[in-house]
Amino acid sequence: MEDCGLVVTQLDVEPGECIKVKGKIQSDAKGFAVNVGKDSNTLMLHFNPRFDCHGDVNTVVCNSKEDGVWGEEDRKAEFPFQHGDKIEICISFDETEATVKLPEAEFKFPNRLGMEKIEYLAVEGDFKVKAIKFS
Ligand SMILES: CCCO[C@@H]1O[C@H](CO)[C@@H](O[C@@H]2O[C@H](CO)[C@H](O)[C@H](OCc3cn(Cc4ccccc4)nn3)[C@H]2O)[C@H](O)[C@H]1NC(C)=O
Repeated sequence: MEDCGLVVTQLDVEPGECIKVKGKIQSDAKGFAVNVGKDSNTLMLHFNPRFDCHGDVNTVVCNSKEDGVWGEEDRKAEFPFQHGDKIEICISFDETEATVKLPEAEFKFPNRLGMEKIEYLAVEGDFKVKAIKFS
């Protein structure tokens, strides 16, 4: 059973506020994911950089999940990650979209579920969380 990584619940992150996740991508990372939403079955955003997994190589896959069912995947053109990188991922949202800000890239993903707050954060896979900040 995949040991799940960091999970934070009972959050109350509102539009315009930022979730900053600081950590290190493992040197042999196959992939990692940052999930935000209401709970594990209801995700505004599953942000999933894949180095080499599920048949994808160096591809950022984004998706939503509603009542435990994945939505339509959105594969991004940029892949601003390297093995061993120490990065800070900043996630914010408004009524129309979620934004993922990185040092050299920014990704947008539609707020398909019209979520008005983020209560749940989970980080999975080959990413070692150092710190989390809310601002
Ligand atoms: C071509 C027909 C099959 O399509 C494939 O269907 C797979 C199963 O749905 C898709 O993979 C799933 O994509 C989802 C997003 O749309 C999620 O990424 C599913 O993974 C969930 C998950 C997280 N974790 C924890 C984790 C996360 C990161 C690294 C290590 C463990 N374990 N499973 C992942 O299994 C996969 O993205 C999809 N590929 C394509 C090209 O569409």
